[in-house]
Amino acid sequence: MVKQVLQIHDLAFVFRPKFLAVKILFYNGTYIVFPSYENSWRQMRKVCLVESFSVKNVKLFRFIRQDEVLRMIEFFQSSYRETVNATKMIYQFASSMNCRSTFGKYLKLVIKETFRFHPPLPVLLPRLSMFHLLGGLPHQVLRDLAKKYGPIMHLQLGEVSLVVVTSPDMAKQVLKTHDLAFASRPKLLAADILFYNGTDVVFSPYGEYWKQMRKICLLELLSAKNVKSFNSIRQDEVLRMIDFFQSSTGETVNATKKFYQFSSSMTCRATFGKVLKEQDELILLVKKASKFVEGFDVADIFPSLKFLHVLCGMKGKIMDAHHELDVILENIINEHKNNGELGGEGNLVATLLRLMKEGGFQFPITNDNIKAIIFDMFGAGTETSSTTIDWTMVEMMRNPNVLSKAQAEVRNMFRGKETFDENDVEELKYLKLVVKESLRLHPPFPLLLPRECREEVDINGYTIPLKTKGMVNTWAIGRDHKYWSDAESFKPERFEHNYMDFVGNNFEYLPFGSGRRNCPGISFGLANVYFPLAQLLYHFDWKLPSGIKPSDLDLTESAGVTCARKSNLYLIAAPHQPRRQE
Ligand code: HEM
Repeated sequence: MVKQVLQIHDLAFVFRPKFLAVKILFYNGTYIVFPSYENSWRQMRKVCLVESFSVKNVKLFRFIRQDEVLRMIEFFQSSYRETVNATKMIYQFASSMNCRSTFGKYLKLVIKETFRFHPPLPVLLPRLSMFHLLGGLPHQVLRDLAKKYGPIMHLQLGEVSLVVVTSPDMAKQVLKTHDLAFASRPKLLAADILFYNGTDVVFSPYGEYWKQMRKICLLELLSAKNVKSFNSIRQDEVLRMIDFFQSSTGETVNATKKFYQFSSSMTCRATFGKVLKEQDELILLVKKASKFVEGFDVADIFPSLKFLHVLCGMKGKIMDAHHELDVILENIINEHKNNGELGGEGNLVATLLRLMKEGGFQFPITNDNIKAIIFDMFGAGTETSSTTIDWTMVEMMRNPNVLSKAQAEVRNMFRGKETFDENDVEELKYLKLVVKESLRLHPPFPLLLPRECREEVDINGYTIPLKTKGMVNTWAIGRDHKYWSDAESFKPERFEHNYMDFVGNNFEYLPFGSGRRNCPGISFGLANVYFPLAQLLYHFDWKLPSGIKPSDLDLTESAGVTCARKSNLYLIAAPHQPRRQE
Protein backbone atom coordinates (compact mmCIF):
# COMPACT_ATOMS: atom_id res chain seq x y z
CA MET A 1 0.00 0.00 0.00
CA VAL A 2 2.85 2.33 0.81
CA LYS A 3 4.24 1.57 -2.67
CA GLN A 4 0.83 2.35 -4.18
CA VAL A 5 0.77 5.81 -2.60
CA LEU A 6 4.44 6.75 -2.86
CA GLN A 7 5.47 5.15 -6.13
CA ILE A 8 2.64 3.99 -8.39
CA HIS A 9 0.39 6.99 -7.68
CA ASP A 10 3.24 9.30 -6.71
CA LEU A 11 2.11 12.01 -9.10
CA ALA A 12 -1.49 11.80 -7.98
CA PHE A 13 -0.44 12.24 -4.34
CA VAL A 14 2.05 15.02 -5.03
CA PHE A 15 -0.02 17.78 -3.31
CA ARG A 16 0.00 18.59 0.37
CA PRO A 17 -3.33 19.42 2.05
CA LYS A 18 -4.07 23.07 2.87
CA PHE A 19 -3.54 24.12 6.50
CA LEU A 20 -4.44 27.50 7.95
CA ALA A 21 -1.15 27.72 9.87
CA VAL A 22 0.81 26.93 6.73
CA LYS A 23 -1.01 29.60 4.78
CA ILE A 24 -0.21 32.18 7.46
CA LEU A 25 3.22 31.10 8.66
CA PHE A 26 4.69 30.15 5.27
CA TYR A 27 3.60 33.21 3.31
CA ASN A 28 0.62 31.66 1.55
CA GLY A 29 2.30 28.23 1.44
CA THR A 30 4.87 29.24 -1.15
CA TYR A 31 7.57 27.37 0.72
CA ILE A 32 8.83 24.14 -0.80
CA VAL A 33 7.40 21.74 1.80
CA PHE A 34 3.90 23.12 1.39
CA PRO A 35 3.42 24.04 -2.26
CA SER A 36 0.08 25.66 -2.86
CA TYR A 37 0.31 25.42 -6.62
CA GLU A 38 2.28 23.17 -8.86
CA ASN A 39 4.49 25.53 -10.83
CA SER A 40 5.77 27.32 -7.78
CA TRP A 41 6.60 24.01 -6.16
CA ARG A 42 8.43 22.69 -9.26
CA GLN A 43 10.51 25.86 -9.41
CA MET A 44 11.31 25.97 -5.70
CA ARG A 45 12.16 22.29 -5.50
CA LYS A 46 14.57 22.77 -8.40
CA VAL A 47 16.20 25.68 -6.60
CA CYS A 48 16.51 23.45 -3.56
CA LEU A 49 18.07 20.56 -5.40
CA VAL A 50 20.36 22.49 -7.69
CA GLU A 51 21.34 25.35 -5.38
CA SER A 52 20.58 24.96 -1.71
CA PHE A 53 21.10 21.27 -1.05
CA SER A 54 23.39 20.46 -3.98
CA VAL A 55 26.34 18.16 -3.29
CA LYS A 56 28.64 21.16 -3.74
CA ASN A 57 26.75 23.19 -1.18
CA VAL A 58 26.45 20.38 1.31
CA LYS A 59 30.24 19.99 1.05
CA LEU A 60 30.67 23.70 1.58
CA PHE A 61 28.96 23.43 4.95
CA ARG A 62 31.42 20.84 6.23
CA PHE A 63 33.51 23.50 8.03
CA ILE A 64 30.48 24.69 9.91
CA ARG A 65 29.57 21.08 10.71
CA GLN A 66 33.09 20.39 11.93
CA ASP A 67 33.00 23.51 14.08
CA GLU A 68 29.63 22.72 15.63
CA VAL A 69 30.53 19.07 16.32
CA LEU A 70 33.68 20.35 18.02
CA ARG A 71 31.63 22.62 20.26
CA MET A 72 29.43 19.68 21.23
CA ILE A 73 32.44 17.49 21.96
CA GLU A 74 33.97 20.27 24.08
CA PHE A 75 30.77 20.59 26.03
CA PHE A 76 30.67 16.85 26.84
CA GLN A 77 34.36 16.95 27.69
CA SER A 78 33.93 19.89 30.06
CA SER A 79 31.11 18.11 31.86
CA TYR A 80 33.04 14.90 32.33
CA ARG A 81 31.34 12.66 34.96
CA GLU A 82 28.40 15.04 35.32
CA THR A 83 24.85 14.05 34.39
CA VAL A 84 23.97 16.21 31.40
CA ASN A 85 20.92 16.70 29.19
CA ALA A 86 22.23 15.07 26.02
CA THR A 87 18.97 15.60 24.09
CA LYS A 88 19.25 19.34 24.59
CA MET A 89 22.86 19.36 23.41
CA ILE A 90 22.09 17.36 20.28
CA TYR A 91 19.19 19.71 19.51
CA GLN A 92 21.48 22.66 20.01
CA PHE A 93 24.00 21.18 17.61
CA ALA A 94 21.35 20.60 14.91
CA SER A 95 19.80 24.04 15.28
CA SER A 96 23.15 25.89 15.30
CA MET A 97 24.26 23.91 12.28
CA ASN A 98 21.06 24.77 10.39
CA CYS A 99 21.06 28.36 11.55
CA ARG A 100 24.58 29.04 10.31
CA SER A 101 24.09 27.26 6.99
CA THR A 102 20.73 28.98 6.37
CA PHE A 103 21.36 32.49 7.68
CA GLY A 104 25.16 32.57 7.60
CA LYS A 105 25.44 33.23 11.35
CA TYR A 106 23.84 32.56 14.71
CA LEU A 107 20.72 34.65 15.23
CA LYS A 108 20.44 36.89 18.24
CA LEU A 109 16.67 36.99 18.33
CA VAL A 110 13.90 34.74 17.19
CA ILE A 111 11.34 36.63 15.15
CA LYS A 112 8.09 36.57 17.05
CA GLU A 113 5.89 38.89 15.07
CA THR A 114 4.39 36.35 12.76
CA PHE A 115 0.85 37.67 12.51
CA ARG A 116 1.66 40.74 10.45
CA PHE A 117 -1.37 41.37 8.29
CA HIS A 118 -1.80 45.11 8.38
CA PRO A 119 0.63 47.81 7.43
CA PRO A 120 2.21 49.53 10.43
CA LEU A 121 0.40 52.45 12.03
CA PRO A 122 1.33 55.79 10.45
CA VAL A 123 3.19 56.72 13.61
CA LEU A 124 4.60 53.56 15.02
CA LEU A 125 3.44 52.58 18.48
CA PRO A 126 5.19 49.71 20.23
CA ARG A 127 3.97 46.68 18.28
CA LEU A 128 3.52 43.37 20.00
CA SER A 129 2.13 40.06 18.94
CA MET A 130 -0.53 37.64 20.07
CA PHE A 131 2.13 35.44 21.59
CA HIS A 132 2.58 37.96 24.37
CA LEU A 133 -0.98 37.42 25.42
CA LEU A 134 -0.47 33.77 26.17
CA GLY A 135 -0.03 32.70 29.75
CA GLY A 136 -2.22 35.00 31.84
CA LEU A 137 -5.47 36.88 32.16
CA PRO A 138 -5.58 39.65 29.53
CA HIS A 139 -5.72 42.58 32.01
CA GLN A 140 -2.74 41.18 33.95
CA VAL A 141 -0.63 40.45 30.88
CA LEU A 142 -1.50 43.86 29.45
CA ARG A 143 -0.49 45.55 32.72
CA ASP A 144 2.91 43.79 32.61
CA LEU A 145 3.37 44.79 28.98
CA ALA A 146 2.44 48.40 29.78
CA LYS A 147 5.21 48.49 32.40
CA LYS A 148 7.63 47.67 29.60
CA TYR A 149 6.09 49.51 26.64
CA GLY A 150 4.34 52.48 28.25
CA PRO A 151 0.82 53.77 28.87
CA ILE A 152 -0.28 53.48 25.24
CA MET A 153 0.40 50.31 23.29
CA HIS A 154 -0.60 49.02 19.92
CA LEU A 155 -1.13 45.28 19.59
CA GLN A 156 -1.79 43.46 16.39
CA LEU A 157 -3.99 40.52 17.35
CA GLY A 158 -4.44 38.58 14.15
CA GLU A 159 -6.47 40.91 11.96
CA VAL A 160 -7.49 43.17 14.82
CA SER A 161 -5.65 46.34 15.62
CA LEU A 162 -5.90 47.08 19.34
CA VAL A 163 -4.80 50.08 21.36
CA VAL A 164 -4.57 49.62 25.12
CA VAL A 165 -4.21 52.56 27.48
CA THR A 166 -2.91 52.25 31.04
CA SER A 167 -2.71 55.70 32.63
CA PRO A 168 -5.30 58.27 33.79
CA ASP A 169 -4.07 60.75 31.16
CA MET A 170 -4.43 58.30 28.32
CA ALA A 171 -7.78 57.03 29.66
CA LYS A 172 -9.00 60.63 29.66
CA GLN A 173 -7.94 60.98 26.02
CA VAL A 174 -9.98 57.94 25.03
CA LEU A 175 -13.01 58.38 27.29
CA LYS A 176 -13.34 62.16 27.41
CA THR A 177 -11.28 64.07 24.83
CA HIS A 178 -12.12 61.59 22.06
CA ASP A 179 -15.25 60.16 23.67
CA LEU A 180 -17.35 60.58 20.51
CA ALA A 181 -14.71 59.00 18.31
CA PHE A 182 -14.44 56.00 20.67
CA ALA A 183 -18.19 55.71 21.32
CA SER A 184 -18.69 52.54 19.32
CA ARG A 185 -18.14 48.90 20.22
CA PRO A 186 -16.22 46.43 18.05
CA LYS A 187 -18.13 43.68 16.30
CA LEU A 188 -17.88 40.37 18.13
CA LEU A 189 -19.16 37.07 16.82
CA ALA A 190 -20.75 36.16 20.16
CA ALA A 191 -22.42 39.56 20.53
CA ASP A 192 -23.90 39.26 17.04
CA ILE A 193 -25.36 35.84 17.73
CA LEU A 194 -26.32 36.02 21.40
CA PHE A 195 -27.60 39.59 21.36
CA TYR A 196 -29.71 39.37 18.21
CA ASN A 197 -27.34 41.06 15.82
CA GLY A 198 -25.94 43.29 18.55
CA THR A 199 -29.28 45.04 19.08
CA ASP A 200 -28.85 45.24 22.84
CA VAL A 201 -27.31 48.31 24.52
CA VAL A 202 -23.94 46.94 25.65
CA PHE A 203 -22.72 45.69 22.25
CA SER A 204 -24.70 47.90 19.90
CA PRO A 205 -22.49 50.02 17.61
CA TYR A 206 -22.72 53.79 18.08
CA GLY A 207 -25.63 55.26 16.12
CA GLU A 208 -29.28 56.28 16.27
CA TYR A 209 -30.47 52.81 17.33
CA TRP A 210 -28.06 52.70 20.27
CA LYS A 211 -29.05 56.27 21.27
CA GLN A 212 -32.72 55.30 21.30
CA MET A 213 -32.17 52.15 23.34
CA ARG A 214 -29.79 53.78 25.82
CA LYS A 215 -32.34 56.54 26.38
CA ILE A 216 -35.00 53.91 27.12
CA CYS A 217 -32.54 52.27 29.50
CA LEU A 218 -31.84 55.51 31.36
CA LEU A 219 -35.37 56.94 31.44
CA GLU A 220 -37.53 53.85 31.69
CA LEU A 221 -35.60 50.82 32.87
CA LEU A 222 -32.88 52.03 35.21
CA SER A 223 -34.28 55.41 36.30
CA ALA A 224 -34.07 56.36 39.99
CA LYS A 225 -37.84 55.82 40.22
CA ASN A 226 -37.60 52.32 38.80
CA VAL A 227 -34.62 51.39 40.96
CA LYS A 228 -36.67 52.48 43.99
CA SER A 229 -39.65 50.50 42.81
CA PHE A 230 -37.45 47.40 43.14
CA ASN A 231 -36.88 48.07 46.87
CA SER A 232 -39.43 45.53 48.01
CA ILE A 233 -37.94 42.82 45.78
CA ARG A 234 -34.48 43.62 47.16
CA GLN A 235 -35.73 43.49 50.74
CA ASP A 236 -37.41 40.17 50.09
CA GLU A 237 -34.37 38.60 48.42
CA VAL A 238 -32.00 39.85 51.15
CA LEU A 239 -34.34 38.32 53.73
CA ARG A 240 -34.13 34.97 51.95
CA MET A 241 -30.35 35.16 52.04
CA ILE A 242 -30.36 36.06 55.75
CA ASP A 243 -32.73 33.14 56.43
CA PHE A 244 -30.40 30.79 54.61
CA PHE A 245 -27.35 31.85 56.66
CA GLN A 246 -29.43 31.68 59.84
CA SER A 247 -30.59 28.16 59.06
CA SER A 248 -27.02 27.05 58.47
CA THR A 249 -25.63 28.62 61.66
CA GLY A 250 -22.25 27.18 62.60
CA GLU A 251 -21.90 25.28 59.32
CA THR A 252 -19.32 25.99 56.66
CA VAL A 253 -21.25 27.25 53.63
CA ASN A 254 -20.39 28.39 50.14
CA ALA A 255 -21.07 32.11 50.58
CA THR A 256 -20.06 32.97 47.00
CA LYS A 257 -22.82 30.73 45.67
CA LYS A 258 -25.35 32.38 47.94
CA PHE A 259 -24.29 35.91 46.85
CA TYR A 260 -24.67 34.85 43.23
CA GLN A 261 -28.09 33.40 43.95
CA PHE A 262 -29.16 36.63 45.63
CA SER A 263 -27.99 38.80 42.73
CA SER A 264 -29.50 36.60 40.05
CA SER A 265 -32.88 36.27 41.82
CA MET A 266 -32.90 40.01 42.41
CA THR A 267 -32.12 40.82 38.78
CA CYS A 268 -34.41 38.08 37.54
CA ARG A 269 -37.40 39.45 39.42
CA ALA A 270 -36.65 43.04 38.45
CA THR A 271 -36.16 42.09 34.81
CA PHE A 272 -38.77 39.39 34.27
CA GLY A 273 -41.20 40.04 37.10
CA LYS A 274 -40.62 36.70 38.84
CA VAL A 275 -38.04 34.04 39.65
CA LEU A 276 -37.82 31.82 36.58
CA LYS A 277 -37.86 28.08 36.72
CA GLU A 278 -35.06 28.27 34.12
CA GLN A 279 -32.99 30.62 36.31
CA ASP A 280 -30.10 28.17 36.70
CA GLU A 281 -29.93 27.60 32.94
CA LEU A 282 -29.97 31.36 32.42
CA ILE A 283 -27.12 31.82 34.91
CA LEU A 284 -25.07 29.22 33.05
CA LEU A 285 -25.78 31.02 29.79
CA VAL A 286 -24.62 34.34 31.29
CA LYS A 287 -21.39 32.69 32.43
CA LYS A 288 -20.86 31.21 28.97
CA ALA A 289 -21.66 34.54 27.31
CA SER A 290 -19.16 36.29 29.59
CA LYS A 291 -16.40 34.02 28.26
CA PHE A 292 -17.57 34.23 24.62
CA VAL A 293 -17.56 38.04 24.52
CA GLU A 294 -14.08 38.48 25.96
CA GLY A 295 -12.96 39.33 22.43
CA PHE A 296 -9.68 37.41 22.45
CA ASP A 297 -11.04 34.26 20.85
CA VAL A 298 -9.74 33.12 17.48
CA ALA A 299 -13.05 34.09 15.81
CA ASP A 300 -12.75 37.68 17.03
CA ILE A 301 -9.08 37.91 16.18
CA PHE A 302 -9.63 36.65 12.61
CA PRO A 303 -13.11 38.02 11.84
CA SER A 304 -12.75 37.62 8.06
CA LEU A 305 -11.79 33.93 8.20
CA LYS A 306 -15.37 32.71 8.57
CA PHE A 307 -14.47 29.06 8.01
CA LEU A 308 -12.20 29.29 11.04
CA HIS A 309 -15.13 30.27 13.28
CA VAL A 310 -16.79 27.01 12.35
CA LEU A 311 -13.59 24.96 12.41
CA CYS A 312 -12.54 26.03 15.89
CA GLY A 313 -16.00 25.12 17.18
CA MET A 314 -16.66 28.60 18.54
CA LYS A 315 -19.59 29.39 16.24
CA GLY A 316 -21.28 26.07 17.00
CA LYS A 317 -20.98 26.60 20.74
CA ILE A 318 -22.38 30.13 20.53
CA MET A 319 -25.24 29.00 18.29
CA ASP A 320 -26.13 26.22 20.76
CA ALA A 321 -26.16 28.74 23.61
CA HIS A 322 -28.26 31.12 21.51
CA HIS A 323 -30.91 28.47 20.74
CA GLU A 324 -31.17 27.56 24.40
CA LEU A 325 -31.40 31.22 25.38
CA ASP A 326 -33.94 32.08 22.71
CA VAL A 327 -36.40 29.45 23.93
CA ILE A 328 -36.24 30.84 27.48
CA LEU A 329 -36.55 34.50 26.45
CA GLU A 330 -39.33 33.84 23.94
CA ASN A 331 -41.31 32.01 26.64
CA ILE A 332 -40.92 34.94 29.02
CA ILE A 333 -42.24 37.41 26.46
CA ASN A 334 -45.13 35.15 25.43
CA GLU A 335 -46.10 34.63 29.06
CA HIS A 336 -46.21 38.39 29.60
CA LYS A 337 -48.29 38.85 26.47
CA ASN A 338 -50.66 36.01 27.38
CA ASN A 339 -51.11 37.43 30.86
CA GLY A 340 -51.97 40.80 29.34
CA GLU A 341 -48.98 42.41 31.10
CA LEU A 342 -48.41 44.90 28.32
CA GLY A 343 -49.28 48.03 30.16
CA GLY A 344 -47.57 47.08 33.39
CA GLU A 345 -44.57 48.64 35.07
CA GLY A 346 -42.89 46.72 37.83
CA ASN A 347 -40.49 44.78 35.64
CA LEU A 348 -38.38 45.49 32.60
CA VAL A 349 -40.13 43.10 30.19
CA ALA A 350 -43.50 44.68 30.98
CA THR A 351 -42.05 48.16 30.48
CA LEU A 352 -40.48 47.21 27.14
CA LEU A 353 -43.70 45.57 25.95
CA ARG A 354 -45.60 48.73 26.88
CA LEU A 355 -43.15 50.84 24.89
CA MET A 356 -43.41 48.45 21.95
CA LYS A 357 -47.18 48.78 22.00
CA GLU A 358 -47.10 52.59 22.37
CA GLY A 359 -44.74 52.84 19.40
CA GLY A 360 -43.64 56.19 18.02
CA PHE A 361 -39.94 55.33 17.96
CA GLN A 362 -37.57 55.95 15.08
CA PHE A 363 -36.72 52.23 15.31
CA PRO A 364 -39.91 50.31 16.16
CA ILE A 365 -39.14 47.92 19.02
CA THR A 366 -39.28 44.26 18.00
CA ASN A 367 -39.45 41.03 19.98
CA ASP A 368 -35.77 40.37 19.19
CA ASN A 369 -34.79 43.83 20.49
CA ILE A 370 -36.59 43.11 23.75
CA LYS A 371 -34.87 39.73 24.09
CA ALA A 372 -31.47 41.33 23.44
CA ILE A 373 -32.04 44.03 26.04
CA ILE A 374 -33.41 41.83 28.78
CA PHE A 375 -30.47 39.45 28.40
CA ASP A 376 -28.21 42.52 28.67
CA MET A 377 -29.91 43.62 31.87
CA PHE A 378 -29.89 40.16 33.41
CA GLY A 379 -26.24 39.58 32.49
CA ALA A 380 -24.99 43.03 33.46
CA GLY A 381 -26.98 43.06 36.71
CA THR A 382 -26.16 39.59 37.98
CA GLU A 383 -22.43 39.12 37.44
CA THR A 384 -21.35 42.62 38.42
CA SER A 385 -23.24 42.85 41.71
CA SER A 386 -22.47 39.33 42.92
CA THR A 387 -18.74 39.69 42.12
CA THR A 388 -18.64 42.99 43.99
CA ILE A 389 -20.36 41.54 47.08
CA ASP A 390 -18.02 38.55 46.96
CA TRP A 391 -14.76 40.52 46.59
CA THR A 392 -15.88 42.95 49.33
CA MET A 393 -16.57 40.10 51.75
CA VAL A 394 -13.26 38.44 50.83
CA GLU A 395 -11.35 41.66 51.47
CA MET A 396 -13.14 42.21 54.79
CA MET A 397 -12.32 38.65 55.88
CA ARG A 398 -8.68 39.24 54.91
CA ASN A 399 -8.67 42.54 56.80
CA PRO A 400 -10.41 41.90 60.14
CA ASN A 401 -9.97 45.54 61.22
CA VAL A 402 -12.01 46.70 58.27
CA LEU A 403 -14.66 44.08 58.98
CA SER A 404 -14.94 45.15 62.65
CA LYS A 405 -15.13 48.83 61.73
CA ALA A 406 -17.82 48.30 59.08
CA GLN A 407 -19.77 46.02 61.41
CA ALA A 408 -19.54 48.50 64.28
CA GLU A 409 -20.88 51.26 62.04
CA VAL A 410 -23.95 49.26 60.99
CA ARG A 411 -24.65 47.98 64.48
CA ASN A 412 -24.29 51.36 66.14
CA MET A 413 -26.44 53.01 63.53
CA PHE A 414 -29.32 50.56 63.94
CA ARG A 415 -28.79 49.58 67.56
CA GLY A 416 -31.77 47.75 69.00
CA LYS A 417 -33.66 47.62 65.73
CA GLU A 418 -34.83 44.29 64.43
CA THR A 419 -33.86 45.35 60.97
CA PHE A 420 -33.63 48.41 58.72
CA ASP A 421 -34.53 49.32 55.19
CA GLU A 422 -32.74 50.61 52.14
CA ASN A 423 -33.16 54.30 52.84
CA ASP A 424 -31.25 53.89 56.12
CA VAL A 425 -28.25 52.53 54.25
CA GLU A 426 -27.59 56.01 52.84
CA GLU A 427 -26.05 56.92 56.23
CA LEU A 428 -23.46 54.13 56.23
CA LYS A 429 -20.41 56.20 55.29
CA TYR A 430 -17.71 53.66 56.12
CA LEU A 431 -19.43 50.78 54.31
CA LYS A 432 -19.52 52.95 51.20
CA LEU A 433 -15.78 53.54 51.48
CA VAL A 434 -15.28 49.77 51.80
CA VAL A 435 -17.24 49.14 48.59
CA LYS A 436 -15.37 51.96 46.85
CA GLU A 437 -12.05 50.40 47.80
CA SER A 438 -13.25 46.99 46.70
CA LEU A 439 -14.18 48.39 43.28
CA ARG A 440 -10.73 50.01 43.00
CA LEU A 441 -8.89 46.70 43.42
CA HIS A 442 -11.52 44.48 41.84
CA PRO A 443 -13.47 46.34 39.15
CA PRO A 444 -15.89 43.75 37.69
CA PHE A 445 -14.84 44.85 34.17
CA PRO A 446 -11.05 45.18 34.48
CA LEU A 447 -10.71 46.39 30.87
CA LEU A 448 -14.10 48.17 30.92
CA LEU A 449 -15.90 47.09 27.74
CA PRO A 450 -14.04 47.44 24.46
CA ARG A 451 -14.56 50.57 22.36
CA GLU A 452 -14.06 51.00 18.63
CA CYS A 453 -12.67 54.10 17.00
CA ARG A 454 -15.16 55.65 14.52
CA GLU A 455 -12.65 58.04 12.99
CA GLU A 456 -8.94 58.62 12.90
CA VAL A 457 -7.75 60.37 16.06
CA ASP A 458 -4.49 61.66 17.39
CA ILE A 459 -3.44 60.71 20.92
CA ASN A 460 -0.23 62.32 22.10
CA GLY A 461 1.24 62.27 18.59
CA TYR A 462 0.14 58.73 17.79
CA THR A 463 -2.35 58.43 14.96
CA ILE A 464 -5.01 55.88 15.82
CA PRO A 465 -6.68 54.69 12.61
CA LEU A 466 -10.38 54.18 12.04
CA LYS A 467 -11.80 50.91 13.43
CA THR A 468 -9.00 50.43 15.95
CA LYS A 469 -10.24 48.65 19.05
CA GLY A 470 -9.65 50.62 22.27
CA MET A 471 -9.27 49.21 25.76
CA VAL A 472 -8.74 50.98 29.07
CA ASN A 473 -6.98 48.87 31.68
CA THR A 474 -8.79 50.35 34.67
CA TRP A 475 -7.72 47.40 36.82
CA ALA A 476 -4.05 48.24 36.26
CA ILE A 477 -4.57 52.00 36.76
CA GLY A 478 -6.41 51.28 40.04
CA ARG A 479 -3.36 49.43 41.43
CA ASP A 480 -0.61 51.62 40.08
CA HIS A 481 1.78 52.98 42.72
CA LYS A 482 2.11 56.18 40.68
CA TYR A 483 -1.49 57.13 41.50
CA TRP A 484 -2.22 55.27 44.75
CA SER A 485 -0.12 55.04 47.88
CA ASP A 486 0.31 51.49 49.17
CA ALA A 487 -1.66 50.54 46.08
CA GLU A 488 -2.04 46.80 46.66
CA SER A 489 -3.37 47.16 50.23
CA PHE A 490 -7.06 47.25 51.07
CA LYS A 491 -7.51 50.61 52.82
CA PRO A 492 -11.04 52.09 52.59
CA GLU A 493 -9.80 55.10 54.59
CA ARG A 494 -7.91 56.34 51.53
CA PHE A 495 -11.26 57.58 50.17
CA GLU A 496 -12.18 59.41 53.39
CA HIS A 497 -10.98 62.81 52.21
CA ASN A 498 -10.98 62.01 48.54
CA TYR A 499 -14.18 62.74 46.76
CA MET A 500 -13.77 60.56 43.71
CA ASP A 501 -17.13 59.63 42.29
CA PHE A 502 -18.44 56.70 40.32
CA VAL A 503 -19.50 58.57 37.21
CA GLY A 504 -16.08 58.68 35.62
CA ASN A 505 -14.78 62.17 36.33
CA ASN A 506 -11.56 60.83 37.87
CA PHE A 507 -9.60 58.79 35.42
CA GLU A 508 -7.54 56.93 38.00
CA TYR A 509 -10.79 55.39 39.26
CA LEU A 510 -13.23 54.07 36.64
CA PRO A 511 -15.16 51.02 37.88
CA PHE A 512 -18.24 52.11 35.91
CA GLY A 513 -16.39 53.52 32.90
CA SER A 514 -16.80 57.07 31.69
CA GLY A 515 -18.26 59.14 28.88
CA ARG A 516 -21.11 58.33 26.52
CA ARG A 517 -20.84 54.59 27.03
CA ASN A 518 -20.48 54.59 30.80
CA CYS A 519 -22.63 52.26 32.87
CA PRO A 520 -26.31 53.28 33.00
CA GLY A 521 -26.90 50.81 35.87
CA ILE A 522 -24.77 52.52 38.57
CA SER A 523 -27.66 53.20 41.01
CA PHE A 524 -29.25 49.80 40.50
CA GLY A 525 -25.87 48.06 40.79
CA LEU A 526 -24.83 49.88 43.97
CA ALA A 527 -28.23 49.39 45.61
CA ASN A 528 -27.82 45.65 45.00
CA VAL A 529 -24.45 45.74 46.77
CA TYR A 530 -24.86 48.16 49.72
CA PHE A 531 -28.08 46.78 51.15
CA PRO A 532 -27.20 43.05 51.24
CA LEU A 533 -23.73 43.83 52.64
CA ALA A 534 -25.17 46.05 55.38
CA GLN A 535 -27.64 43.32 56.34
CA LEU A 536 -24.98 40.59 56.34
CA LEU A 537 -22.79 42.69 58.64
CA TYR A 538 -25.67 43.59 60.93
CA HIS A 539 -27.09 40.12 61.46
CA PHE A 540 -24.00 37.91 61.61
CA ASP A 541 -20.51 37.52 62.93
CA TRP A 542 -18.40 35.91 60.24
CA LYS A 543 -15.67 33.32 60.65
CA LEU A 544 -13.44 31.41 58.28
CA PRO A 545 -13.56 27.59 58.38
CA SER A 546 -11.25 26.13 61.02
CA GLY A 547 -7.60 26.07 60.09
CA ILE A 548 -7.93 28.89 57.53
CA LYS A 549 -6.25 32.18 58.34
CA PRO A 550 -7.31 35.51 56.77
CA SER A 551 -4.04 35.61 54.82
CA ASP A 552 -4.84 32.18 53.34
CA LEU A 553 -7.64 33.71 51.28
CA ASP A 554 -6.05 34.05 47.88
CA LEU A 555 -6.95 36.77 45.40
CA THR A 556 -6.55 34.75 42.20
CA GLU A 557 -8.94 35.94 39.52
CA SER A 558 -10.87 33.89 37.01
CA ALA A 559 -11.14 34.35 33.25
CA GLY A 560 -14.08 36.05 31.57
CA VAL A 561 -15.23 39.52 30.71
CA THR A 562 -16.27 40.07 34.34
CA CYS A 563 -13.47 39.33 36.74
CA ALA A 564 -14.68 37.13 39.58
CA ARG A 565 -12.54 35.45 42.22
CA LYS A 566 -11.36 32.03 41.10
CA SER A 567 -12.13 30.20 44.36
CA ASN A 568 -15.41 30.29 46.21
CA LEU A 569 -15.54 31.94 49.62
CA TYR A 570 -16.51 29.52 52.40
CA LEU A 571 -17.73 31.09 55.63
CA ILE A 572 -19.34 30.23 58.95
CA ALA A 573 -22.11 32.58 60.05
CA ALA A 574 -22.98 33.15 63.71
CA PRO A 575 -26.21 35.17 64.20
CA HIS A 576 -25.43 38.35 66.09
CA GLN A 577 -28.89 39.61 66.75
CA PRO A 578 -31.47 36.90 66.17
CA ARG A 579 -34.52 38.35 64.47
CA ARG A 580 -37.83 38.16 66.27
CA GLN A 581 -40.32 35.68 64.85
CA GLU A 582 -42.66 37.29 62.35
C1 HEM B 1 -21.37 46.91 40.48
C2 HEM B 1 -22.14 46.95 39.41
C3 HEM B 1 -21.72 47.37 38.01
C4 HEM B 1 -20.50 47.73 37.52
C5 HEM B 1 -19.18 47.85 38.26
C6 HEM B 1 -20.68 48.05 36.11
C7 HEM B 1 -19.66 48.48 35.25
C8 HEM B 1 -19.86 48.76 33.92
C9 HEM B 1 -18.81 49.16 33.01
C10 HEM B 1 -17.35 49.33 33.39
C11 HEM B 1 -19.35 49.36 31.79
C12 HEM B 1 -18.61 49.79 30.52
C13 HEM B 1 -18.45 51.27 30.50
C14 HEM B 1 -17.59 51.78 29.38
O1 HEM B 1 -17.49 51.17 28.32
O2 HEM B 1 -17.02 52.88 29.59
C15 HEM B 1 -20.76 49.09 31.91
C16 HEM B 1 -21.65 49.19 30.88
C17 HEM B 1 -22.99 48.87 31.00
N1 HEM B 1 -23.65 48.48 32.14
FE1 HEM B 1 -22.85 48.29 33.97
N2 HEM B 1 -22.00 47.87 35.80
C18 HEM B 1 -22.67 47.46 36.93
C19 HEM B 1 -24.01 47.18 37.03
C20 HEM B 1 -24.92 47.27 36.02
C21 HEM B 1 -26.32 46.96 36.13
C22 HEM B 1 -27.01 46.53 37.42
C23 HEM B 1 -26.86 47.15 34.90
C24 HEM B 1 -28.29 46.96 34.45
C25 HEM B 1 -29.14 46.13 34.98
C26 HEM B 1 -25.80 47.57 34.00
C27 HEM B 1 -25.96 47.84 32.66
C28 HEM B 1 -24.96 48.25 31.81
C29 HEM B 1 -25.16 48.53 30.40
C30 HEM B 1 -26.48 48.40 29.63
C31 HEM B 1 -23.93 48.93 29.89
C32 HEM B 1 -23.60 49.33 28.46
C33 HEM B 1 -23.74 50.83 28.25
C34 HEM B 1 -23.48 51.25 26.81
O3 HEM B 1 -22.73 50.59 26.10
O4 HEM B 1 -24.05 52.27 26.41
N3 HEM B 1 -24.64 47.63 34.71
N4 HEM B 1 -21.04 48.72 33.22
